[in-house]
Amino acid sequence: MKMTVPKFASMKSKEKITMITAYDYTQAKIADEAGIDSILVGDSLSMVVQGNNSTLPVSLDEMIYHGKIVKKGVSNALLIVDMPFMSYQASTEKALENAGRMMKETLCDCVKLEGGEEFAQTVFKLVSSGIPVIGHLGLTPQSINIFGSYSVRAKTEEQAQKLINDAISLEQAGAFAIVLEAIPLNLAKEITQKLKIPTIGIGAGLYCDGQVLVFHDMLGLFDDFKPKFVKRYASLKQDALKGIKDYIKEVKNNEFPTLEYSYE
Ligand SMILES: Nc1nc(=O)c2c([nH]1)NC[C@@H]1CN(c3ccc(C(=O)N[C@@H](CCC(=O)O)C(=O)O)cc3)CN21
Ligand SMILES: CC(C)C(=O)C(=O)O
Ligand SMILES: [Mg+2]
Repeated sequence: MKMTVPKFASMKSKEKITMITAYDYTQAKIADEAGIDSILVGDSLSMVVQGNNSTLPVSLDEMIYHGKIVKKGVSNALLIVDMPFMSYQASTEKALENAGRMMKETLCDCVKLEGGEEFAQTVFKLVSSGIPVIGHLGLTPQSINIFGSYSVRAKTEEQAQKLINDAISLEQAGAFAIVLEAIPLNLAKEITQKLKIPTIGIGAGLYCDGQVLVFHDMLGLFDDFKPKFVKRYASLKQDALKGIKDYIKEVKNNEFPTLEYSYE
């Protein structure tokens, strides 16, 4: 059954919501077949696919390209695409134009963007225009140059209060869910209790309405860094290394290909 935005939103306090990132057809197909509720084409692809050291370089055209190829692998999951850095910040009009392109060209179900109260007008405009929006608060990687590091956010009472206000603003503006990244678990709990829309945590503890992880992190493909919140459910890089090393050895030793793999 195809997941829709209203169905996703109504899962709050009934059933935990699952989300994973995917960046291409094959990854999306695996996640969808596994029964995931939602798939995010994250701008983290700047780091795990393109090899950049932040999410800033990825362009709108590149996000649209990945949105399109992921869409082909999705049958049931809700498909979310991240709006990349500078595709929605300049003005509400620019945001609408670019989110509109994202929806029309990828046929995704909704978009996600980073930021709080300052983006409430933008969220309102998108939602009124028929574009469902997920918010993203806490560690917002597109602001890395303001903060200087990927550390846990909102550790002071004042910062926590601002985050609560931001979450309420996004809900009032019409966002149907909010991703909470790298914040103390009790702050995430308070926000989750205060909001009627679901919270999706990543490094935000055990009291959120759902959970998201990066595909490459949770399957052990990407080991450039390992934040505390990442749990590894597989060791794909180790498996791939072993497979490729065995292949090299067999070709060098004339053990592959054998007749079995040859045409008459
Ligand atoms: N592969 C990947 N996974 C991600 O989760 C992810 C990306 N890329 N790119 C965009 C952002 C960047 N993210 C990050 C990156 C590093 C930490 C990290 O090292 N955190 C420290 C925090 C220490 C502290 O403040 O106490 C940690 O050790 O967990 C966290 C989130 C999350 N996002
Ligand atoms: C980590 C998730 C929430 C994200 O925004 C991304 O993958 O870009
Ligand atoms: Mg992102």
